[in-house]
Parts: sequence; C-alpha cells; structure tokens
Amino acid sequence: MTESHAVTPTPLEKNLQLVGTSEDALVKILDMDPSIAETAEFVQFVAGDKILPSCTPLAHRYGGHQFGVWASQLGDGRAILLGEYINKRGERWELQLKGSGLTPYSRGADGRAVLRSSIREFLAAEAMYYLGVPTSRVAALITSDVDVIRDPLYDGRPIVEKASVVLRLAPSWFRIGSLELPTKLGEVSTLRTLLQFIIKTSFLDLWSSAEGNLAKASVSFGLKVAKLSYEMWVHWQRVGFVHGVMNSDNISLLGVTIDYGPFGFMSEFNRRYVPNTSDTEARYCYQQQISALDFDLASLIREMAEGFKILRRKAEVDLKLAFLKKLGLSNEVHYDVVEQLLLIMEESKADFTATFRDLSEVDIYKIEEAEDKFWALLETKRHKHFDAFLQKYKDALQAEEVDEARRQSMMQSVNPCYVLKNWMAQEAIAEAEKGNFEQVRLIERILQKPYERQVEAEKLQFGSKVPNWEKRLMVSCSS
Ligand SMILES: Nc1ncnc2c1ncn2[C@@H]1O[C@H](COP(=O)(O)OP(=O)(O)OP(=O)(O)O)[C@@H](O)[C@H]1O
Repeated sequence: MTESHAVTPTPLEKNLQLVGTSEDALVKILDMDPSIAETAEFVQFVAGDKILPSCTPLAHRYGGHQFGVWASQLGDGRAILLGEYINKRGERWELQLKGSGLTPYSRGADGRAVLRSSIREFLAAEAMYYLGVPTSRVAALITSDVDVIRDPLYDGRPIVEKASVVLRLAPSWFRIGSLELPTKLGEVSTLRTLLQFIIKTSFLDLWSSAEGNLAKASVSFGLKVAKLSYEMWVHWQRVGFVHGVMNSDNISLLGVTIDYGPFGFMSEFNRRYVPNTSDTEARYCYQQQISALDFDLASLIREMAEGFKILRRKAEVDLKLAFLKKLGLSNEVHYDVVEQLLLIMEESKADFTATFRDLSEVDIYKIEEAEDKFWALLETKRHKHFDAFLQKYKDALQAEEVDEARRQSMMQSVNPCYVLKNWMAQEAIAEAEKGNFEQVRLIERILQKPYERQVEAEKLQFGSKVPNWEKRLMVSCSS
C-alpha cells in the first residue's frame, strides 16, 4: 500500500460557472494575470478538464483520530493534488482541486463538493488570510448544474445541491493523519520516506541542521509542528474562529488552517461556542481548541515514538542479519551459530575484527592447516567448544547451500581487515606532534580500503595482534 495514488480528476460538466476568484492568490501566488479567470480554459482547468503535461495528479492516503477515536484509513476522498508550483517569490505551493471526483479513498461517497460548502471554504480561507491567520487559500471556485444529494443536517431530509470545485492552495496539504496512518500500520519505510520528504520540502533548515540525520530531524520537526500549530491557535482565538472539527486528519503539519468544514466565527462571546451541530459534547468548542491541539499533537508524538520503537525492532533484526552475513549465512534460523561463536570469542578474548576476517580467509574444511598469520582464529580455536561450533557452522552452510568459495567471498566483503585501533592512531599522533604527518596520511589511505589486505598495512602490523601497551592508553571524552 502506498501513501498516494495517481488519479485523474473527473471533469465537472454542465453549465460551468465561475463563482469567484482570489485575485491576490492568482497574482501573488500563481503569478497569473487576473484576466486569466475570464477564459474558458481556466474554468476547464478548475473543472479538472485540463491537466497540464507537467502534472501527475495524486490522491493522498492519510488516517486520523476523529473525536478522539482512531478512524483508520481516510485519505483524499474528493480532493486531488495537481502538483507543486514554485512562484516568482520562491515560495512552494501545492495546488489541489477539491470536489473533482472519485479517488481510491472516496469510500463509497461521490467525490464531489457542493456549492454551499465550497463557498464557505472560499470565503473563509480568504478572510482568514486577510485577518493574518495562517491558512490554506482558495484561488478559484466554479460550480455546475450537476446535481448531488446531501443531507446537510443528517436529519434524513436530503436535498439536491450543485457540484462545485475549488482550486485551493497550501504550502503543503500534509496533515497529522498523514504520518499517523503509516505509523499505525507499521509501514516503516513509508513513514521514513514521508517524513524525509516533508522535512526536506517544507523545513529544509531543520534537515540541514540535522545534517541529514532523519531521527534528529524528526525530533526538531515534531517541535516545529507543535510550535506552528500553537501559533495558529493563538490566531484562531484572537479572531474568534472555531474550527469545528479538529480531528487529526484536519490539522496541518505546517500550522496552516485547513479543512473549512463546520467552522464558525463566534458572534456573542461564549467560551463554549461550537459551530458544528454534530459536536454534541462541545469537544471542539472555542475554549477547548487548545486541548484538541494537545490531543492531536500528542497523537503525532505518540505515533512517532511508536515509529521509533518499530525502527528499533527493525534495527535488531538487521543486526542479526548483519552478523549472519559476517559468517556467510543469511537465514535467521541459524542465528544460534553466531551466538555460539560470539560466546567463544568473548570467553577467549578473541580479537573481534581479526577473528572474523581470519575465518573469511581460511578454508574451514582444512582449518588444521591454517598458517600462523591467522593468529586470531588459531587463538579462538583453542576454546573447548570451538569444534562443536565449527560443526554447527558447517551444517548451517550446507543447509543454506553456501559453498566454500562463496562463503569466503561473501565474508570478505563484510569483515574488514583493518579498523582504526587506538594504538594505530596514537602512533600517528605521536609522529604528527613531532611535525611528521606521514603516518596520519598513510593510515587514512589504508583505511579507504578496509576490506582489502594491503602490503603496507601488513608491514605496519595493522592486522596483527594489538600491542600490549594499547591497554594502557586512556581515551576520554575530550579525545
Ligand atoms: N463527497 C465525498 N466524497 C468522497 N470523500 C469524501 C466526501 N466527503 C468527505 N469525504 C472524505 O471524508 C473524510 C472526512 O471529510 P472532511 O469533510 O473532513 O474532509 P474534506 O473537507 O473532504 O477534505 P479536506 O480536509 O481536504 O478539506 C475525508 O477523507 C474526505 O476526503
């Protein structure tokens, strides 16, 4: 399952009429001449009948908590993303058509928006912009003579309404629910891709200061989302705006007001004011908007924390696979072979790097003939359980049908000959302090090919037993 689907808008037809445009959005955001709105082509574009060649329309998959309860998969059921536009001012805006027909996330509904709610979204979004409240925008609204049936008060008295489309804009349409869903479903790689995409496209500064480390960037991203959301809330409160349905699928990750549904601007001052008739418990009333945000943000953090746990579990599995690979194996059922060897190595104080490397270069079926240069393995071999391990190891290799040549080449690609031991660095440092940087440069060169035996390195005994004096080397935090 992916987080978005390529879709095609279903063009709206039948007596299309332009209800209104935001000249400001057309000019300042889309770099258009406002007269464009008078052309038939523009109306067709908003109707979903003109997909520019550079567009790949998408419907986004998201989930959300609705009135405190996990609603599972929702998604753009009637909104289609046309693409992004980077304007003259260097701002990135995403264009959506809301009401442009069915998508894979329509869940049995018709994919259409009606004139009533589209006008509300158009006027409110633009009004909020001029009030100085961070918001999505509506560039244009068209309507038609296509009938759709709605039951606006959910009272079993449906009415016929006119299908309409808004061309709406936001710096990003990602919502809290965009991240909640893949996390809930344990889709780690989707979550990673999504997080990375959102942070890189909308918060490049965070990405740069985290030096591309996703976990680090995610923490600052989480804080940023909270900061922007609470800032948005201050604006809402100061102008008396009550969103009406602060479910986590309706809360932007960029702190802009989205989803103009059953919102209302308070008339008489009433902290319990709630515009949404479905909200019988006043969960989203004026006074509670901050608690609603707390809940949605906590859900994001909870989900992200859950995501970290999933990543952690995956890392543990990856580590097992990495160790199996160090022995030329790949099937998890053979992990006890790894464990057995590690135990032997620990008890015999075997050199971690050299033992694995020796094992990758010696023919294990003629291990008795191993030369002295395989000192690490020979030392490990003295352990009383080594023969038992070797037998188990050979059985595992046989079961995985790994022949000796393949085993050796696989192992040699993952078991280094050389790592930077402290004594090596210390010798180079001592020389450097005398003004001779040769050794530093040499080590740097050798360590560029850690998986290859190198004559120079062997001469310097970089693959040999660590000199005793290394044990006395003290390395502190300031090192
Ligand atoms: N007529 C419809 N056809 C298909 N899906 C719909 C329709 N109405 C609502 N949905 C979907 O139901 C969910 C909840 O609807 P809601 O009214 O909160 O969102 P919306 O106003 O459609 O979208 P947005 O949040 O993007 O403004 C969303 O996933 C929405 O896409």
